[in-house]
Amino acid sequence: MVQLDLRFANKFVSLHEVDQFQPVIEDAHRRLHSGQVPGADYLGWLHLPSEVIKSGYDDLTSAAREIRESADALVVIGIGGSYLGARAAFEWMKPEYYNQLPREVRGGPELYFAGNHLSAAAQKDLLRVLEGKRVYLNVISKSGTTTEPAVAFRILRSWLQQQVGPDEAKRRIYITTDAHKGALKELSDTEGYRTFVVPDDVGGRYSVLTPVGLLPLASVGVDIAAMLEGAANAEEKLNTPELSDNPAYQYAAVRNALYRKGKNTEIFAYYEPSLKMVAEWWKQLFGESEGKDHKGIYPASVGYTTDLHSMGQFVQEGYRNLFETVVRIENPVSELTLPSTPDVQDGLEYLAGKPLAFINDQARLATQIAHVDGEVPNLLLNVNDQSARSLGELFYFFELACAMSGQLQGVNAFNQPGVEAYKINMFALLGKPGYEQQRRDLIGQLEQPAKG
Ligand SMILES: O=P(O)(O)OC[C@H]1O[C@](O)(CO)[C@@H](O)[C@@H]1O
Repeated sequence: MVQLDLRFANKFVSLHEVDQFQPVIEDAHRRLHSGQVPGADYLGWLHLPSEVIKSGYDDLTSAAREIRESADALVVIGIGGSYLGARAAFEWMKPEYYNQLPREVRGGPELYFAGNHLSAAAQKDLLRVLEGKRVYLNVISKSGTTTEPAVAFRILRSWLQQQVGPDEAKRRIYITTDAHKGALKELSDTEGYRTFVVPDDVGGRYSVLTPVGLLPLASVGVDIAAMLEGAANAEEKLNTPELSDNPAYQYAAVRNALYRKGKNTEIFAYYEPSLKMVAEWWKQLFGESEGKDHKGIYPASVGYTTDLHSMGQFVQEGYRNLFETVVRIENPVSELTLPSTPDVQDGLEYLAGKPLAFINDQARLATQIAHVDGEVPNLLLNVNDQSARSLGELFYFFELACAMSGQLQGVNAFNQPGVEAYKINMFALLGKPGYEQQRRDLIGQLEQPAKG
């Protein structure tokens, strides 16, 4: 199970400050489990792992097998919660240069992500890479109306149809969307695309253990059964309101105790580059859940030791509103030892024979001590290894911690009304039918002479 080590936070938060959350957590736990919290329509993730295991997912496995056997490349089209979880797990599980490995080594298709931006350059680069390959598409959008994936799908679908004709293109498209509504659902029904469902009661950022994450991951050979088992284990172990037995609730309590002392920016720090997208997933989870009512802890991330040479100065000595949450892999995947080269004067011979993992972990320890000295509280989350099972545990751990943290902050942790503001302006500026008045207002606003 994920372990929370508070030795680098004790200086900043004392035990009684954490313990005072116990009665509130007990009540929030009861309300979470009885569906009496704001946003209660979106609590499907709470027992999702055990329920998915119980109900089975054979149809998903057989679709994944077909993609795995037939595709040279799978393009996952989605944004936010409809892509971050799959990408986080892909990068956690697979080698950094997975797409460049020979197919026999990969055992499945190359994997690309599209529809998570509106950049023509990036989209064109992708089309160039896909040229000549047998391409499958998995379009993922719970609402089925999100602009970025819709734009990418239109471009990739036309491209695929040109390559292989409309009938074969249709066979190579899988849609993951709402069971009943949305433009993507309607399109799937008219075109006859094969579809998977995002459950009604699971919001985007909590959806990695639904077909949203499971289909692409199974298609590249990630052991989704192990990931679900890990998550189900966390679901069971963390189903207790007792703070002393529940590291997810401890994490929620400590970050809120720090927030009340003015630490309003949390930096997710990792020492394995393969955790970069887990940090991005975590940022959406906490950012969209807590950042509302003009409150919230701002979630940021750094990849160390890389970023010690860019952000390290700020973390050590800059504005003191920070705390760090370090996610440490206790047993890293690879063994690599520094060779001995006594005749080369590079000043590194004292490290000869030392595993790189050891050097990296000493860097982690040194940094935590330094940052604590620099008045940055550090929380340490120990994860056993980089297996699918441990990732399943970690996903669930953060989901539960986030839901609890949202209760402690008194926000609805399951909606994201603020995201609409840019969408409305964008639709107005782009001239979407129905947005005529907003367009006139915006243009009027933009034509005002600048003040000052
Ligand atoms: O799956 P959809 O509906 O395309 O949404 C993608 C993402 O966009 C948001 O709705 C924000 O607009 C996120 O909450 C969500 O994860």
